[in-house]
Amino acid sequence: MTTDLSKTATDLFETMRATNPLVHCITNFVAMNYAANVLLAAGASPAMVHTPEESGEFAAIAGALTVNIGTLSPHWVEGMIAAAKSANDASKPWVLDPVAHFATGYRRDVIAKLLELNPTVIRGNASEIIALAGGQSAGQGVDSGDPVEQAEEAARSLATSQKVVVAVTGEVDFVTDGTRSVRIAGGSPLMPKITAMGCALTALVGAYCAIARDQAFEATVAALTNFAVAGGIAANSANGPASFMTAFVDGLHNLDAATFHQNARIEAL
Ligand SMILES: Nc1ncnc2c1ncn2[C@@H]1O[C@H](COP(=O)(O)OP(=O)(O)O)[C@@H](O)[C@H]1O
Ligand SMILES: Cc1ncsc1CCOP(=O)(O)O
Ligand SMILES: [Mg+2]
Repeated sequence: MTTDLSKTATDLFETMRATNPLVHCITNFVAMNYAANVLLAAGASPAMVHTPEESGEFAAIAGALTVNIGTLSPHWVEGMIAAAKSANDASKPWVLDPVAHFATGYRRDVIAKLLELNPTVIRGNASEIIALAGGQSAGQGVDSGDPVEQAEEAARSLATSQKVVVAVTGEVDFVTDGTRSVRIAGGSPLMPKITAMGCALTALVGAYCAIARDQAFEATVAALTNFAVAGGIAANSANGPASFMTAFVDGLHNLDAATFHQNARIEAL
C-alpha cells in the first residue's frame, strides 16, 4: 500500500503543476503572504478572500477552501462560516486549521461552529489535535507541546467521529481517515522555527484536495509528502530559519516528479 500511496502522491504532484488549481484561503495575518507564495511555488493559484460580502460567492468558484483561525475577529468568522457553507453547497472540499483553538473561550466557540460545518480535512499540530479530540494537551499558544505519537489515537477518534481526514504534523507526520493511517517522514527541524509553516501546509492540503476531489486522504498524504520532500532538500542549503524560508519556496518550485517519488517516505500502518 505504501508503494501505491507514493505513486498516487507523485501522480497528484504532477497533476498539481498541470492544472494550477484555484485555492480560496481564509487565513491569518501572519501567514497570508508566505502561504500564498508556497502555493504558487507548488503550482497552485492562491486567493486570500475573507470578507462575508464575497467569501461565500468566492468559495463556490474555487477548487477548494481553507479556513485558518490564527487571527480571529467577528467579521472574519462571519466570512469563514459563509465560505464553508457555500463550499459544502457547491460540493467543494474545505480544510480546517484549528490554530490554538483551545487557548480562549472565543476560539473554542468558533471552532465548535466550524466543526459543525463538516470540514473535509483537519490539519493541525499534535497539541491542537489532542485538544480537539477532548484530551489534555501541552500546547502553548500556536506551538505544539506534544509529540505526534501521542496524538495518533486522538486523530483516529476525531476522524471516525467527525467523518473527516485528520493530519497531525510534527517530526513525523500522521494522517488518518479513521480506517487507513500512514506516517510521513522527512522535512527539517527548522520548519517549526518558521511561523506560518503549518498554515502554509494547510493551504497546500487544500490545493491537493482541489485536484483530487474524492480522494481527500490521498490528497492530504500528497501535500504532506510534498512539504516533507521539499523541506529535506531546503535543509541541505539553509543555515537558519530565514534562509530556510527562501530555500523552501525555491525547493517547492524546483521539485520534479522523479525527485518527489525518490524521496517520499510514506509508511502505511
Ligand atoms: N521536528 C521536525 N522535523 C521535521 N519536520 C517538522 C518538524 N516539526 C514540524 N515539521 C514539519 O513542519 C511543517 C509544519 O508543521 P507543524 O510545525 O507541526 O505545524 P504548526 O506550524 O501548525 O504547528 C510540517 O510539514 C511538519 O511535517
Ligand atoms: C504566530 C501566530 N499567531 C496567530 S496565527 C500565527 C501563525 C501560526 O502559524 P503556524 O500554526 O503555521 O505555526
Ligand atoms: Mg499551526
